[in-house]
Amino acid sequence: MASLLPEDYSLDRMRRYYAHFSSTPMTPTSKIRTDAATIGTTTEAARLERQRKAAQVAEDYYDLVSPMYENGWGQRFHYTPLTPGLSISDSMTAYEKEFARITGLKKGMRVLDLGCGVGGPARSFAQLVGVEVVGITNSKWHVERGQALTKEAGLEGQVTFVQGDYMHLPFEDASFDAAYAFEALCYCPDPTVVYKEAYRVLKPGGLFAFADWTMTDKFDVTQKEHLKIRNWIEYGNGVTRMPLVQEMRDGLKKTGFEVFHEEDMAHRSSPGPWYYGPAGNVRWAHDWQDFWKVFQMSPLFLFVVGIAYRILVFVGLCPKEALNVMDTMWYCCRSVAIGGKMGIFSPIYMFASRKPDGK
Ligand SMILES: CC(C)=CCC[C@@H](C)[C@H]1CC[C@H]2C3=C(CC[C@]12C)[C@@]1(C)CC[C@H](O)C[C@@H]1CC3
Repeated sequence: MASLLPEDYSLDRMRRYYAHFSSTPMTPTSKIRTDAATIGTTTEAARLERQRKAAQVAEDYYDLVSPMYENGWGQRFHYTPLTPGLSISDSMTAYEKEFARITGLKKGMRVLDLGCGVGGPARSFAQLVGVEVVGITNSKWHVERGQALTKEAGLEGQVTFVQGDYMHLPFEDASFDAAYAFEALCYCPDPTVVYKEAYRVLKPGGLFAFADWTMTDKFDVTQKEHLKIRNWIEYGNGVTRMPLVQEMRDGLKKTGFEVFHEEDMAHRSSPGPWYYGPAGNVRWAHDWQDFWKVFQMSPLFLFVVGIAYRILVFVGLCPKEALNVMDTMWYCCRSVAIGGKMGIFSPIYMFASRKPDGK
């Protein structure tokens, strides 16, 4: 059967991802409301089961969404606080510069990117600061695409990729000057495991910083609505256990890192909130590129595309499983927009820390 789906969105990849969410059957978007109830009330037992397979869930998720992310958002798979007068892309650059400044990245440092995606931030730091970056990702697709984009950017040798698990880093002790992560550690059900690995591969005095997805201190597990949004976030984004800010603080301390900066970068966003994109609110779009990025995340766009897919499925031009991708994108956008507005969620909560000298 001829298919209008790009080759990368193979049926196998879709089936693999949705199988992890067994409470979420392969249903068409017309059942979004039914699914919302099921996903929102996923059981702790089901979450624990997924957490045991967290690396696989994340790999299957990224195999499914990565080409779409790159087409729709660009090479940097992260959110950003807005900077007045700048587009989303330029706000990202300003944010990455600020991240590098706060962290203390310096020219010539050997730096590790934990969960590097296709290497967007790695290439930015190589160009902005002059560091040498090694990126690690568990996705083969990310490594191959990352290498191609790095070659195009003329940064071969300065930015390299390794396929592997950031919970078991394939690097020697004390071999990096710094390690960082952008919206990637949330895929590990216990981020402390990654903190310990980062600590091991850092030289004494080495820097460790990340800006990541977290349920903020406002999140209250006793509130049903809060739990529902957290569960939606997990399903829509391939996360098996959203970490709490307090767990991050405790984990860094327990590992031995000295934290010198903690800040929810969401609070820096101006003139609009960071979540204006996933909210699909084009009001703060700076240019046509912003408009398109944001519009693709709007309920209207997802609804219209959902209808279009249904017609294509009906006439046999598209497999019916494609409708689930639309479901996932719906949760992906709505969950973080609502969580961000409620203040119970941030995707850009930053910590910067140091491994003590002499350790
Ligand atoms: C999931 C994590 C931890 C990080 C990725 C953050 C963002 C880069 C993505 C989150 C939601 C994504 C969506 C898109 C691009 C990448 C994100 C903003 C699309 C706009 C790509 C084009 C599709 O048609 C709609 C997508 C909606 C979600």
